[in-house]
Amino acid sequence: MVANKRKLSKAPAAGAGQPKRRKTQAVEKKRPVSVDALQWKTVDVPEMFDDAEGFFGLEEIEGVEIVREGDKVKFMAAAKDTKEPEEDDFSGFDDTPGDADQIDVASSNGSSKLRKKAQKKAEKAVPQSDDDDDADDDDDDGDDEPSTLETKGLTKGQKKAKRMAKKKMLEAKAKKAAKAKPAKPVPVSDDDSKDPEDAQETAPKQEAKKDIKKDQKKGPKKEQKKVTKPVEKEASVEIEDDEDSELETNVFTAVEDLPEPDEDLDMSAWVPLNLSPQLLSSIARLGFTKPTRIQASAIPEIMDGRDVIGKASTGSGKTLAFSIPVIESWLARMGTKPAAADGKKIPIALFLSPTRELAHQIADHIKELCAGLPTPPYICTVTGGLSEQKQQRQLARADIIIGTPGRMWEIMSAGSAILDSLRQISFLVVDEADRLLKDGHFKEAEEIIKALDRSAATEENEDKPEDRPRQTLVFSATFNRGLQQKLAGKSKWDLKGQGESMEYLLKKLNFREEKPQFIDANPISQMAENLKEGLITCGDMEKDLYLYATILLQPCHRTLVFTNSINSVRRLVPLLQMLNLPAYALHSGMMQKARMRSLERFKANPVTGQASANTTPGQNSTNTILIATDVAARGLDIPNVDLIIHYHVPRSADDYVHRSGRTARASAHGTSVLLCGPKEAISTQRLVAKVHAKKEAKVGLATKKNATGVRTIDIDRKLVARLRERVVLAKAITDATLAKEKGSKEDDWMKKAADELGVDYDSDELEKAGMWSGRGSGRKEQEKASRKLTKAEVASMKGALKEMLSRRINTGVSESYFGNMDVTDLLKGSQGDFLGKVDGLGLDD
Ligand SMILES: Nc1ncnc2c1ncn2[C@@H]1O[C@H](COP(=O)(O)OP(=O)(O)OP(=O)(O)O)[C@@H](O)[C@H]1O
Repeated sequence: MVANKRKLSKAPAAGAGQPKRRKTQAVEKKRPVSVDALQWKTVDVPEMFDDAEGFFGLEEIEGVEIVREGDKVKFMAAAKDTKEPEEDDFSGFDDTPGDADQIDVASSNGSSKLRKKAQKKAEKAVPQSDDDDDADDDDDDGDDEPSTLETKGLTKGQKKAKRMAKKKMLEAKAKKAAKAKPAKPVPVSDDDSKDPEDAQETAPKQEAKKDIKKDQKKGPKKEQKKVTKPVEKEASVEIEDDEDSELETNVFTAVEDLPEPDEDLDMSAWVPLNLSPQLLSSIARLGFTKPTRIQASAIPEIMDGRDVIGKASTGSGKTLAFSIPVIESWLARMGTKPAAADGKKIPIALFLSPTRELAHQIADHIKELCAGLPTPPYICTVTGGLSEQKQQRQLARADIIIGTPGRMWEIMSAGSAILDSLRQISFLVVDEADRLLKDGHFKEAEEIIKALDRSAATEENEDKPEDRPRQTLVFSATFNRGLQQKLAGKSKWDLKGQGESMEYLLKKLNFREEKPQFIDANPISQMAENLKEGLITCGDMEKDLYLYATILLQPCHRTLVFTNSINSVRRLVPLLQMLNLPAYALHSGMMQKARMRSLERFKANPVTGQASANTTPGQNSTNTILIATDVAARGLDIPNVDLIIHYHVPRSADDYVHRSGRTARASAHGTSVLLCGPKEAISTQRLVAKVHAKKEAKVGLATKKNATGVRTIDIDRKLVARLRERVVLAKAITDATLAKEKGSKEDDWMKKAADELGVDYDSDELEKAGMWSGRGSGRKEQEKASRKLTKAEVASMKGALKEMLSRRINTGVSESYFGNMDVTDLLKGSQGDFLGKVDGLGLDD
């Protein structure tokens, strides 16, 4: 009994802070009880299960018998094994069982053994971060279930209604459980070559069915106090009331709860933009005293009704550049055009984003901006991985829609009534346009645009562009150079044979004007102003070692590591965790809930588990590491990321710009380091030179020596060599763990193949016979050797590593590790000491 959709709430300490329970008599006779009256105990879930499809948590229960009567199932427990809430006891609401419970019911005899076994196995198999997950599991597992805290604001009647709804829902589920078959797991890409990013947008229905954390996670205080619904979407009939309250979560912090804007702030730089006093005061609350360059140039054009293509470097405030005019327009139309003739609400804008995380981030950013407005707009995010039905309900009320093309098109193409309203939007915003209009996203984006342009009257002919009510806004930090010239009017559009090139795709956007306004806020450099770039050369097989060394040599930072494959993420996370570093994973093969959890943990302070968005750069309270594919390269605005490591060289110059752009945002400083194998050296220099070419041509720096703009980091190889032993050992342990996991899967596959070939299955024999040899057979050999390590051998290796990590490494402070880059900062206050803290970077202290 392992898989469970329950909320990963920490089991409350007995007695302390718990609601009163009715005294139960110590009667041994068992009687039927409801699922949520049982004394479930939460057990910690190892990090590796973040990727496990359908696996949301572990809970155990003892002493319960499951009795099946026809298609009904009863849980029999002694009174001492139950908790029966009094009127005011709502602790049961934390424990809404999910689909997996149904599987359990159908297959389990009620024993806790299997759960425990699975947990033990998982704990053994995977290195666990010392950063104990408990702290944030309480709230952070993403289930949509309210914590007991959330029920505090309810009236007695509301509480009762909620309990009734829940009871009904559980009864319905238990009934269903008797017939239930185990749910098919969502397929996870094992592709080692490339993260398909959000190509799975339209994919797994099961995934979409799993409701997760509130859209407005980061949302305002008032919202957090709001009542939310239990998670089960399948039980929508039973929990109608709760759905309503869920929809109300799009609530903004009330003006009276917000900090007063600092009256001494000089906001005069915003005056030329002619913004409304309400919005100006909201901007003041955010502390933004002047518009960024792209904001100063784009906002007036958009407010003038122009179609705009905006280009500006990463982290330069493009989100507000396109959002402020949308909100201004929304404020202006408030009260004048609230609904269509049939009474339906018309959204003012549709924003398209290439990734789910970015869509949610844009929504959060706009919510922050609108928090002080007396009546803020209703913002709805429409992305894969979250409940589609919930999004459909929210869409009907939306003023602003922010979506990924896959899910958006899925809903629109289902003949939803939303189509009519969408045809009347005033703004279509395409963020990260060059990404979104390429790489498999365009098909859906094109369909969306076509559907928006189709005449509502005829359903066939397209409206004339000039008759359309909508402005189109397209933004990115990178548009290819030829296109930029064309946009700037230096060259003609020639669409013959363009296929899927950007210009062709931009044309497809059907701008209202023949020539949209092209604004390039950073014509000379694509890179952020305060970004330092470095390159470390190392052997192809030494990247793990150099990754570890680079992270250690830049301590006390939030580090984002980019790889080109999902499998590399899957390998590097446990490796770094084995070395006591708090590493988390982000790639598109993960469940959306796990993606969000990784991001939250990355943003949180590993010591306290608290979000640390307000720490100032350089502050020693953040030490988290995110290992990600390019799904994290675009748009993400995470505070205090000050080191980017390209474990794999990016595939394109634009990817390099965007990955590196996750640091040095707004006016912050940051460093980007490429790890580069000998064979990659020339192509990497070329790739980076491409990014800097314009700037260097402009300032006359294009000498052979410094043409790339990237400094080669003179890392101390002797110091790196001292780290080798621990990395080799950690790698051996991780490889053994991963090989064992993979082994069983592969054996299955081989058995099947042998079956099809009509031969007896014996992997050794087959391999000897050369049936499985060929490309990758060396790696297979290695995997096989790793797999053969016994548990005792792995345990002894772990012990040796622990001992190794507890030993200090002499750093030799007189040596320079990072050339001239950050060596002063590096050694400040920690002369020779920092590597002594390698056993957890102080996290264990
Ligand atoms: N006028 C301003 N003054 C100071 N900070 C600002 C201003 N406008 C936006 N910011 C902040 O700058 C940061 C970067 O903004 P944003 O995410 O919009 O960048 P971007 O240009 O879209 O970057 P990317 O190209 O990476 O998507 C955000 O944290 C935002 O709050």
